[in-house]
Amino acid sequence: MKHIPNGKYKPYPKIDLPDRTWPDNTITKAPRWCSVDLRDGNQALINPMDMNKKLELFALLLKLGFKEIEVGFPSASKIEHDFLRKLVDDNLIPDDVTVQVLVQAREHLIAKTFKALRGVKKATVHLYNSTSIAQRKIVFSKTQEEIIQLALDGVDLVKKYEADHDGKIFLEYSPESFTGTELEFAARISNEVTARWGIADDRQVIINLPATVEMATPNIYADQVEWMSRHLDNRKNVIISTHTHNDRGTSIAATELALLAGADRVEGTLLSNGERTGNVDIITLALNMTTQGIESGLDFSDVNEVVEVVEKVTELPTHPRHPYVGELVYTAFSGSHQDAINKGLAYQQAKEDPFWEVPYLPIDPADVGRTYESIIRINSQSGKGGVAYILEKNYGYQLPKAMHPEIGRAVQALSDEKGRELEPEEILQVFKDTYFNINEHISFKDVSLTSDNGTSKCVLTYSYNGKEVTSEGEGNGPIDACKNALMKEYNHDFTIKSYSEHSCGDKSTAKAVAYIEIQSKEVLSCFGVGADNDITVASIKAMFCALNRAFS
Ligand SMILES: CC(=O)SCCNC(=O)CCNC(=O)[C@H](O)C(C)(C)COP(=O)(O)OP(=O)(O)OC[C@H]1O[C@@H](n2cnc3c(N)ncnc32)[C@H](O)[C@@H]1OP(=O)(O)O
Ligand SMILES: CC(C)C(=O)C(=O)O
Repeated sequence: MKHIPNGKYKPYPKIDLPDRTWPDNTITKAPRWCSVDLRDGNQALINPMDMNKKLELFALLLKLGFKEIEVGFPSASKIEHDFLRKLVDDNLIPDDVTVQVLVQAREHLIAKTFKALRGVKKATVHLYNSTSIAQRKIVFSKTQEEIIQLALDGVDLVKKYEADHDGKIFLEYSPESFTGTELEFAARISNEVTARWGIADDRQVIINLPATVEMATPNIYADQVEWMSRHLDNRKNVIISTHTHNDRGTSIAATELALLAGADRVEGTLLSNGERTGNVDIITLALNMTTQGIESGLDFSDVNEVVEVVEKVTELPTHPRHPYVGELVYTAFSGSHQDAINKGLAYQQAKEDPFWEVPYLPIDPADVGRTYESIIRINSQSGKGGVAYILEKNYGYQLPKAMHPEIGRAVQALSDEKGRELEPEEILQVFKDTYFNINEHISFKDVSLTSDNGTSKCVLTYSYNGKEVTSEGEGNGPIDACKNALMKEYNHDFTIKSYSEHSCGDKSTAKAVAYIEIQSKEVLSCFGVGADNDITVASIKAMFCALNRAFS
């Protein structure tokens, strides 16, 4: 292992908050959501979005129900400016939506920002400056007082331009790199900012506490948020916002714990696009709430559409195991999972109350616009339940349970041989090869049936060891009659152990399918399958199939 010098990395200090309350809290309602896809997401892309892509993403965000959308950094570049102008000039911002713009505490940038905001009815101006120990020392070479002054100069400038703006301006302030900032300093600068802004009941301020870099375990972030919540002046008029990045892979947990700790608002992106490892994924957060019975306020009933648009505008692929939306997240390959899902879906369908109780599926795929079709896929890790599921869901065959082990083995033998996933058509082929048109030593030709006072009579024609035979029989039903006719010539004694049937296909193409299990001295159990337009003929075919399989 590569030697890492002692002291190169240090543990993040714990927060002194012995009476923390967040561990005992629960999330009971959704936060205010703010999408930063068009800003933090966009600034992290290899190819930042062009106008059309921005417009398409903006339309999607509106459709999903976002009421706060950070539309960019309008003073940064022409396209950022032009996009905001397009939204305003083409009247694309609904009245209930607040657009948000990011800007540094520099006069020429703030001036440009307000120019771009002309005509916006409601906007949040998001002012940020880094407050962390490292950035104060390395990037700004400024003391704490000088950094506070930088922020206050920014606030003064926003107020100056606000006065001339025809529309409502909200202030958001981010002590950027909050997770690298001493808490006392983060609270002090935030309180000076809100006071300078003139915080009041009708002049609330968003204080955003970014995990610009995720530096510690999520409980630390929760402690920091709860600590800030206790130390921010005029707390009732401060909206505490989170903005987590995913450097340690725990941005979801950090955000959820921060909500327990008192955060009111969440900034994030769809599918986690954003600087480095990305911003927190709002889809996951929202659907986590859905699975707890909490109304998220966002509409993710068609995640495929979201993935399609986000992949197009970001030019980034989605991981197949991405929570809730990945290609494979509603798919089970392994036998015991398939078995439990199969039983769970049947149980869910049969019961009256809506409480979702399907093992291994934390959410109903249908609630996010995913179908059941791909839930179970077959490879060498799969079991009989999965094979039965595919045959039923894709082709309508409802195999009796006792038949599952045999077809399961046949399919597994093929997947072992191929060493890859099997397509449903290949599974169907195994089923057909195993049970259909098996005419080894005996084959069915024709039957005519009559019924008299509860007694069935038949004339059965079949070929047996190459010779055509016609014989008559009687019984307490058509199959019994046919069996009795058969036994006049056939030299294997057998009994019928089980029988089931169903129709398969829609009205116009429906066929009857029958499954017959026979038993004899030599053979404990052997299944045959038959399909025909006529249910009786399907049953007789199934019996012949079973005989061929048992005695050939
Ligand atoms: C954590 C985040 O994601 S923050 C958002 C970051 N997003 C972006 O940077 C994308 C958009 N940014 C840009 O296009 C450009 O950086 C611009 C247009 C904003 C500024 O461009 P420029 O002035 O040419 O360059 P640059 O960003 O390198 O400026 C750095 C200067 O700004 C200062 N600065 C950086 N942040 C701030 C701030 N929040 N407030 C005031 N000054 C700041 C730096 O100290 C540095 O000062 P110096 O020139 O005296 O050393
Ligand atoms: C501007 C701020 C909120 C930011 O993007 C960050 O800290 O990651």
